[in-house]
Amino acid sequence: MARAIVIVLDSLGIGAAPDADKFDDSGADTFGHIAAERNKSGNAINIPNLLKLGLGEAHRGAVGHYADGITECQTDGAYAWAAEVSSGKDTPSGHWELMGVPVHFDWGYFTNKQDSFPQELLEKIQKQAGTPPSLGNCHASGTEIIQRLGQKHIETGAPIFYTSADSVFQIAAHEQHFGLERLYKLCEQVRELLDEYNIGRVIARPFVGETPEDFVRTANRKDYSVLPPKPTVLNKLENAGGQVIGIGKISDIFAHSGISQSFKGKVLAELMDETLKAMNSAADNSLIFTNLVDFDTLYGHRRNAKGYAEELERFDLWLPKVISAMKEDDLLVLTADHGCDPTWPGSDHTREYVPLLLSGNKIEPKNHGERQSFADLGQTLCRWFQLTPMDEGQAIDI
Ligand SMILES: O=P(O)(O)O[C@H]1O[C@H](CO)[C@@H](O)[C@H]1O
Ligand SMILES: [Mn+2]
Ligand SMILES: [Mn+2]
Repeated sequence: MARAIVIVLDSLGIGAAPDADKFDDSGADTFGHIAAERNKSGNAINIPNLLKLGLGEAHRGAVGHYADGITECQTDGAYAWAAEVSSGKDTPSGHWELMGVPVHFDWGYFTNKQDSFPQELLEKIQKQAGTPPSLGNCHASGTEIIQRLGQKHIETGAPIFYTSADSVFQIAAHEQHFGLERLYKLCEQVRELLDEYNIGRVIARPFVGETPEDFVRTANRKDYSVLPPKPTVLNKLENAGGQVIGIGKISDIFAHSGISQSFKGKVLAELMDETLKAMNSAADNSLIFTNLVDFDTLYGHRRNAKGYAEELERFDLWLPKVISAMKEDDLLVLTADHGCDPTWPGSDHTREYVPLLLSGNKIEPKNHGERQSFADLGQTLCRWFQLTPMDEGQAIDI
């Protein structure tokens, strides 16, 4: 009987998607630009295991050439590159589409760079939560805004509200001065008020430190997502008696729907440890589904190409352990949910192809070419677990 392990390298896009121009992202290429930056320093990016699984080839398929420092290599796995049909380039849309449910409607967005949130909404929040008038109210990078407003937040007790090109409402607050539980409660209140604005996510962004120089965000970030618009592969598998083990922020991204067990883990090492533990204990008919958020949060949004390359190299070192923990009938999938090119202007996600790297004892090495939707993965998983097909997506013929 089958199991599958799906690891999402959050934001590892592999080249501008066919509709990237609509997002001002023509030319974005997260993986290609990271590899190029690394190559400039004199050494090619050192990711032999990812290359063996087809990352270099999938990237070449998507953009038409190898990334700098990468040459043809023997590939053990099946690989493809997939475009996104969902309207947004955000994390929930990407993950839901991977699990067979693209987002066909338009999310609400706070598009104004300054005075981003409606006054009426801010007043309602203030009244319900009993907090002082908020700070921020703009588009911002989360690390920059706490440096700028963290001190004032401590002095006044006012929460910091900000957003981005995504359908998000983010709240930064100090873990001790404001209180972590109080921040979570505030996010829950805001979540309810945002349904009428059609906003995908509220994100709690706690931080610590006493001065702008040492303010730092903690791993106690929490995402409050709406439910996917339809049942996903996760629901289908659970309903058929299977198990879905979410690792990292997977459970939050699916608003806890279709998740049988959830393990948090903070940094890459903890998340991979949890993944290996789950691989050792999960029964047949289990999907182990891991999100590695730091690629996106610590390196993509921070526009740190060198750091991104190093994190990718650290991840690569985990792959031999993952591969040796695989059982005879296991399917391993490495993929991503959107791009976040660290060389691109601004600090937002980028509309890109994502890699679909599939491997296992029973998987023939093969180029499966360009896929029209991330939902092809969901359909492939349905077939793998012998479930009835999803409404969308074409199964990859592995
Ligand atoms: O700059 P930070 O706070 O990391 O925020 C980023 O993280 C959010 C979720 O990916 C994005 O919408 C972007 O705003
Ligand atoms: Mn993401
Ligand atoms: Mn992100």
